[in-house]
Amino acid sequence: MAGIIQAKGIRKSYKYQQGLLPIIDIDNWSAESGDAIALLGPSGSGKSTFLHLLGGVLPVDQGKLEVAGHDVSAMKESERDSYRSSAVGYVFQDFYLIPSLTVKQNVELVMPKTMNKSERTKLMDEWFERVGLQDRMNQLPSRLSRGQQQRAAIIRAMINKPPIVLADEPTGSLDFETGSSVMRLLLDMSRENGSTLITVTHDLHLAELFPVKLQFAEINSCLKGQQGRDASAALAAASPLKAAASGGWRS
Ligand SMILES: Nc1ncnc2c1ncn2[C@@H]1O[C@H](COP(=O)(O)OP(=O)(O)OP(=O)(O)O)[C@@H](O)[C@H]1O
Repeated sequence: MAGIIQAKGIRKSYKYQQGLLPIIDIDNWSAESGDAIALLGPSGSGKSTFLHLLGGVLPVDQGKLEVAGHDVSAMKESERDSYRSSAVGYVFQDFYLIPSLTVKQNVELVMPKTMNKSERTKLMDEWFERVGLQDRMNQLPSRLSRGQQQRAAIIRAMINKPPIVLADEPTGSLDFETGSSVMRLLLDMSRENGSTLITVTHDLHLAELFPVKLQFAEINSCLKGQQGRDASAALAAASPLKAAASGGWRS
């Protein structure tokens, strides 16, 4: 199956002082179903904004954006909300687990109301065991390590098997070893679910785990120029070994 994401002529600007600051200008880009893409680029280049467009958090200003059979660019805000809850799994750098709920309750919140209690419990038991958190599922997030919290957040993003998973620097607040195992889990789960995964990362060593590495400057015309070329050159020059030795390259 081809073209699970198709972006044609999409543009996004933010209000800036008296005018508009163009952030995204993508002429033509698509991703195949099941792709696992590391999205790379300098800080401030619009990577999070791009994820927000794909996830329907923000509306595009112009152009056509189709994701998993949905014309996201034609949706009203309420339609984007329901698209996001049915078709998109989001993983954030800071997890965003609700602190007053156990990690199991955090996951249960996103599960379909049509599923009965015993089905929900069985499914959650399987997933928590899969990520090695079966003994922790009834604890509050604050009782878990950061890596464990991210594992729970990954379950929340993926338990409904969304066709698209968007991860915005999912290892950005973890040490290298923990981040590496979290990134592998994200990749394995996406593969098992058949989801298309787009992950923003500044860590070139972890980016090497992904079959596709995409420099944002290659598709975003707003970045044509020095910034993008520097980032591409840095990517080409940095071997995983060098990146690991330096603690991971950051743009
Ligand atoms: N809500 C907003 N209003 C105005 N400007 C914004 C808004 N959100 C982001 N920006 C600006 O848009 C640009 C792109 O931001 P974005 O967060 O998408 O970049 P990024 O590539 O994800 O950066 P980083 O790697 O540092 O997270 C930045 O210059 C940022 O300051």
